[in-house]
Amino acid sequence: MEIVASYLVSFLFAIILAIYAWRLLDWAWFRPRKLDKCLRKQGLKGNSYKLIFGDLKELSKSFEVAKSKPLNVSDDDISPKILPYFVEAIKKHGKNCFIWFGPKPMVLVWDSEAIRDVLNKYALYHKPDSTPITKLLAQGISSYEEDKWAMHRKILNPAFHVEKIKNMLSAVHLCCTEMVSQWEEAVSMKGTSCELDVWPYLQRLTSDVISRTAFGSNYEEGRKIFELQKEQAEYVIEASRTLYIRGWRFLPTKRNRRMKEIDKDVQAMIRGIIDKKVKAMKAGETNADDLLGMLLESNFTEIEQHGNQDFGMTTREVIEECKLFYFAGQETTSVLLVWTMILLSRHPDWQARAREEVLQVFGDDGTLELDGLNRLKIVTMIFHEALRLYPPIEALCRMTKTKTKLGELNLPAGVMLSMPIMLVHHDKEIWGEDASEFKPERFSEGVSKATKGQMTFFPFGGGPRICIGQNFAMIEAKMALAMILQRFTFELSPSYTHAPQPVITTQPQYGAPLVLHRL
Ligand code: HEM
Repeated sequence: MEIVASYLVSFLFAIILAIYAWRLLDWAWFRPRKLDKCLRKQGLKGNSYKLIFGDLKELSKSFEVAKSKPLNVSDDDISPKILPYFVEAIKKHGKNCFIWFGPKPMVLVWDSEAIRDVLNKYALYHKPDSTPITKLLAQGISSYEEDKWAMHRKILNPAFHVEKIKNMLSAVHLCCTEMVSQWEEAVSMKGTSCELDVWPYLQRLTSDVISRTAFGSNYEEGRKIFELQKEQAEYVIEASRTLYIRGWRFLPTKRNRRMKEIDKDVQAMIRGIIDKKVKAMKAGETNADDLLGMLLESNFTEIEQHGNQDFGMTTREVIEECKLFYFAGQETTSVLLVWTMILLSRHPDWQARAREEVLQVFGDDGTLELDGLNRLKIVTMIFHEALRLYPPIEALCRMTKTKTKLGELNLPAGVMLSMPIMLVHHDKEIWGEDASEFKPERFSEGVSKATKGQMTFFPFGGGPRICIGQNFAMIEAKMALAMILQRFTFELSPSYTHAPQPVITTQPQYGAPLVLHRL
């Protein structure tokens, strides 16, 4: 009897082992081979599949090479530095190509109609699954799909309405005042000019803006939370360069442990702020005038209207949304500001035109109200051109869930699609021979005239999942730039090295040392 039982256990064990071995083999070899055949049959080209790694080793090498070579200061053709492997793949295989992201193929999508289609049909094209490590960083709306995404978007939308953002202007103004005062102090210590690396200041500014606007009076705690999240982000960047196997990116154990510790601390801190806020709101002691308050208010309304808790967010979900505000809104906006300042340093004529406009609308001091910010036409053109040449997010990614028809292509499930914002924004066939030159006049009659209604300019994404914070970001950036222009002229320092690099967003590798002159 015992012998039979032991045979049975061994037999079951062998079957389980065989199933896992088959799954592994299918994931690492058979499935990629099938996808490869299917894509090639439709005219797409790419390198032959290499077991498990695909093109990842070459990809990582090309990033290292690109990182080691700064550009000429006047070179705005930055795609080879930001998406080096994509640029090489296009040179080798043409625009209709794919890249092996490990065992998954990633097809480049260039055509304006196809990009619109992918971004609009959000139920067909999902975001690729987050890895457990990026999940620790932040989940929230940007990682949800279908009904859950729709429910969260409905609850979040009111908090980002322009009228609500108007209430946050004084908080943004306060943060900008702090920053320009520090610059004024630095200049006055040296006389009338000084050299300053503005990059860390702009990062601090956008971090403070999010802390203040998200957490209102609890912003000091918010700042601590975001500092911890910044540390986490550094580990995630490290992990993103390693191989991803079935749900895991590999990080040294010590780092993994630290990520989990931070996650626990951050959750406890946000939970504390939420509890305080809910108590104060219930007691009528505070208005819902910060992002968290508005989000909680909108959540209560939704639950009350349906009389059902399932139509609202849980506290855990609210925590995730708060974490996401920081990741989605901080670095993206500081990157927009830093490249705009670098471009204006190199183009003093546009800097002068922008200043003239700011002084005309606001004078050299005074309150910067929303109406005035909305009237800044030259400044808006400059920001659009900076977003075109230096999009903070270089590419969007989606994945087919089932067999899907995209234009002429029949795509099987499990194919990744990359919409390379940076490459489309620099495409000569779309923008002309001067595509990589700074010419804000392209946007003199607005975005839809500049793009002829095509999906060729999409720094904030598009379709129903378009960036929820785009108005917030543009208002913040306009306020900051207007206050800088009111007080200083600026130029590149001789020590500036032009080296845009992709670190989740497009960042200046060696900072942005500028020479500031007090006006
Ligand atoms: C210049 C600044 C910004 C840029 C260039 C930018 C860019 C983007 C892009 C390209 C997407 C779409 C991602 C995709 O479809 O895969 C996105 C989504 C998102 N952004 Fe922004 N963003 C900026 C500022 C902000 C700010 C300030 C916030 C919030 C405070 C924010 C919150 C979000 C959220 C929550 C999503 C996800 C929306 C959804 O999935 O429904 N962003 N952003």
